[in-house]
Amino acid sequence: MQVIILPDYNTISKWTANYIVRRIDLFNPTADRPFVLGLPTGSSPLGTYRELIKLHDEGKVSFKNVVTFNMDEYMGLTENHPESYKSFMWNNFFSSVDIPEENVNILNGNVSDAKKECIRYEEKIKAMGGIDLFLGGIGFDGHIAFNEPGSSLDSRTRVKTLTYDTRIANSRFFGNDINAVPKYALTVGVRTVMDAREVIIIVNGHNKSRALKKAIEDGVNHMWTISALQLHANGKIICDEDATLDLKVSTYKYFKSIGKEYSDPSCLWGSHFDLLSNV
Ligand SMILES: N[C@@H]1[C@@H](O)[C@H](O)[C@@H](COP(=O)(O)O)O[C@@H]1O
Repeated sequence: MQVIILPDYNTISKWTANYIVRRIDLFNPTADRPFVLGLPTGSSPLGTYRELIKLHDEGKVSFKNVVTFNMDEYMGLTENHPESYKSFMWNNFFSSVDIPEENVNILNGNVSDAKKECIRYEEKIKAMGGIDLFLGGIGFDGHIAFNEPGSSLDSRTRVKTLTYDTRIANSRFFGNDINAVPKYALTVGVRTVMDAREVIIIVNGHNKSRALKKAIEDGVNHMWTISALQLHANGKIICDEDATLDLKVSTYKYFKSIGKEYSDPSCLWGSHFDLLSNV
């Protein structure tokens, strides 16, 4: 796993957006051979979406031949509820870029047969040839997508019950009313994320520092589902200084020194990029 420690959230956002653009550029996607991108919601990727929109407006990237799969969706919210993940994605990203609507895949949290919907999603990912790059964030308890503590590290898309902690954390989007936060969600599994050819996880802020420690310094453990990234052949954590607060000084210094060359987003357009791909 690579851990790239950047000064702040803004740099994370610029870095990650440039990285995704560079990947799409190198892939050279066509309508018959699209780039398949896995995407998250939450506050962590918001800056990256803003930067991607900027790069799109500057003509540096097109999403015409990009197919996306979102990580998760609440159950029971209407599609156009302002806090559905479908609304989040269209409001914060898709509406501002040239992605065709039919290239966007988001789980439907309002189907009568949720199990069938989850199977459909997994099959569609498979039919697209798998995910080239899965971008993600994590919860305070180290969950990826909605793979709450105790989720099987071999899990696939399914219904999950949200923990009290997650509902409290997400109640900030629901007028701080925990009762307004859905109790269930459809989510890709840990295995679904780990099957992607590349995984990039954004970790920012001191309130994620314990989760970052568990992800990097402790062993692979289902109570911190992000730790499964240790088993991925091409996984990266892009974090800011604040998120490193709980790391051992030796861990911090190690990753800081080894990742020094990659800390400036301009490195993504130089010869360092190939090295950056070697984990
Ligand atoms: N299902 C989402 C996750 O995909 C996200 O990573 C997490 C953290 O969100 P934030 O980035 O707002 O801290 O929130 C939710 O639980």
